[in-house]
Amino acid sequence: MVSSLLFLILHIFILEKGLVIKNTGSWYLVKTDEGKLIECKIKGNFRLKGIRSTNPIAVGDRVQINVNAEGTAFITEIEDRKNYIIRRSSNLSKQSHIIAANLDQCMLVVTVNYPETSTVFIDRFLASAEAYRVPVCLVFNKVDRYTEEELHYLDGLTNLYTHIGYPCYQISALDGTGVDEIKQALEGKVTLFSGHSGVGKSTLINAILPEQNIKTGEISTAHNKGMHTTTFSEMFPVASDGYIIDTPGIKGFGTFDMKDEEVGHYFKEIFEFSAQCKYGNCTHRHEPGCAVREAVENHYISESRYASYLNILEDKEEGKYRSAY
Ligand SMILES: Nc1nc2c(ncn2[C@@H]2O[C@H](COP(=O)(O)OP(=O)(O)OP(=O)(O)O)[C@@H](O)[C@H]2O)c(=O)[nH]1
Ligand SMILES: [Zn+2]
Repeated sequence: MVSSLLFLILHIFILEKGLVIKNTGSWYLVKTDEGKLIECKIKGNFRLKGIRSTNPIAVGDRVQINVNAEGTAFITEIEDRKNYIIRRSSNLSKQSHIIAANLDQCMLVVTVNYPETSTVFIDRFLASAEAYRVPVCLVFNKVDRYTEEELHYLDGLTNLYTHIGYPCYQISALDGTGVDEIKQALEGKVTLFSGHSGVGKSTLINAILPEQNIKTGEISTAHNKGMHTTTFSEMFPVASDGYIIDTPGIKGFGTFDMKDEEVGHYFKEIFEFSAQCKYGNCTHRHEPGCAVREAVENHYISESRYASYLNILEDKEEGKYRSAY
């Protein structure tokens, strides 16, 4: 009698919903909708169709958890993701690591100089973000250091990308110029920061989260050497239930395969004009009746964007595109 009662009590559990904010390997830290932090393990099969991932659940996932009377908690269900970014564990294996799920946006930190971020790099990043359906803002950092000429070029880039549909910010993480606008843009959103080494990501994130002092770059390189599968992401809270995702050692999005005629889908303005190309599978290189090339000639599409587009196509042919990401 007593034992069967005990059995009953042990099997009473509470169902809660929450957000995975940290992944430490075998444990996941879940912030419940009531605001509690609960360490959970996984129960059940969460394999995604078509992906063999080393971690079935990632930071940013919305999950349902069972908390039983012993205080142990299990993740039992995962909600459909609106997007996620992955990285292959190695070139040879088909295994992937899900870095983060349900991103609202990505802030790509770039610099006109010190170090220079090329438009090819920016455009490749934007194209892969489009493929992953993650909106991107461009954060031009180090405005305090630029010459007049560099500032002029910066304004040109800002015009170009704003016009295409990517919000741009001109900031100095060092002296604080524009940082408040970044903070505002982070409110209530889940945001991933990316960018070349040395552009000032850590400086910016530390300016936003002074109490956290996460020093993203430095930790990542030490932590990540040759251990591709043990990169654990973490989310740091910002205003209005927003989060910054720190992904140690991850500089870009995962690889993705696409056909030649698909590359243009990931350049918003090229895609727009391509509707008027004579051939449906136009790659906008030498085909007759190409509306995209005409738009480049008439300066409706910028030459630098078109050059980046061709750059991706050429790299694909040489098989380099995959390794670049
Ligand atoms: N002049 C100037 N220097 C900056 C600014 N932001 C960062 N820096 C400097 O740029 C250098 C690199 O900054 P980090 O924040 O470490 O760059 P990071 O992007 O995190 O680089 P990794 O850690 O390699 O990924 C440091 O010396 C910073 O002090 C800025 O707005 N203006
Ligand atoms: Zn065309």
